[in-house]
Amino acid sequence: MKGLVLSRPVTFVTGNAKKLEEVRAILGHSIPFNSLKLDLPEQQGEPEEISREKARLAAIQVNGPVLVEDTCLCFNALKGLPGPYIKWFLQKIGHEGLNNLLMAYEDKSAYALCVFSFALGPNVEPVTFLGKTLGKIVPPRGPNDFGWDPIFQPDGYEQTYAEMPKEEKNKISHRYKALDMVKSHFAEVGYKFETDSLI
Ligand SMILES: O=c1[nH]c(=O)c2ncn([C@@H]3O[C@H](COP(=O)(O)OP(=O)(O)OP(=O)(O)O)[C@@H](O)[C@H]3O)c2[nH]1
Ligand SMILES: [Mg+2]
Repeated sequence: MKGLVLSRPVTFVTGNAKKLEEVRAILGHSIPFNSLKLDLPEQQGEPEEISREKARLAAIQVNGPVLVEDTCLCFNALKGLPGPYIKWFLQKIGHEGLNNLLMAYEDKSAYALCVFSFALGPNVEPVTFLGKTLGKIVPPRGPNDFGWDPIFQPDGYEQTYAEMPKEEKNKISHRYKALDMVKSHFAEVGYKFETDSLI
């Protein structure tokens, strides 16, 4: 539906300040959005469905256009686990424990997967956008200010996500790739915003 006018800016719903920081840096003013700190229930299941369900719940609470995101860290030797459960694995066993999960395996390869979902409003089926960055799990290196960044070394880089300058991560990350798809979708549909309130 070309040129659909949105009466309200999009609300990016997340409880994670570091995610919000990166989304702001990556989106800039390309899509006017506000942010809302809601810790939405985390479903179980496949990443796309988890993200879609988050968007459905967020759209009901916001009663307007919402954007949500769910991030997975997937170890190939573990057939994709911890995947969407990385948050709890990180909380319980930390960087060392995550490395130990792969102790018995030669294969330390992993990928970071980001799934954004956008819903125009409640009871409107969300659309999802995936971004994936391949890499490997390494003993922690770099500042410990965002989750599992210190143990993820993207392919083609000698640095972990944590060691690299933010601007560099925001050019190659799972989040950047997924947001690039979101931006293309918004451009394609040609959403118009009545208000130009930017975050
Ligand atoms: O080192 C990291 N680099 C990243 O780029 C990154 N993106 C997410 N995460 C962490 O991985 C889990 C995903 O869970 P998650 O997607 O449900 O996030 P969340 O619950 O914190 O926020 P939200 O669900 O309210 O948006 C949470 O522990 C996040 O802190 C990251 N860690
Ligand atoms: Mg969450």
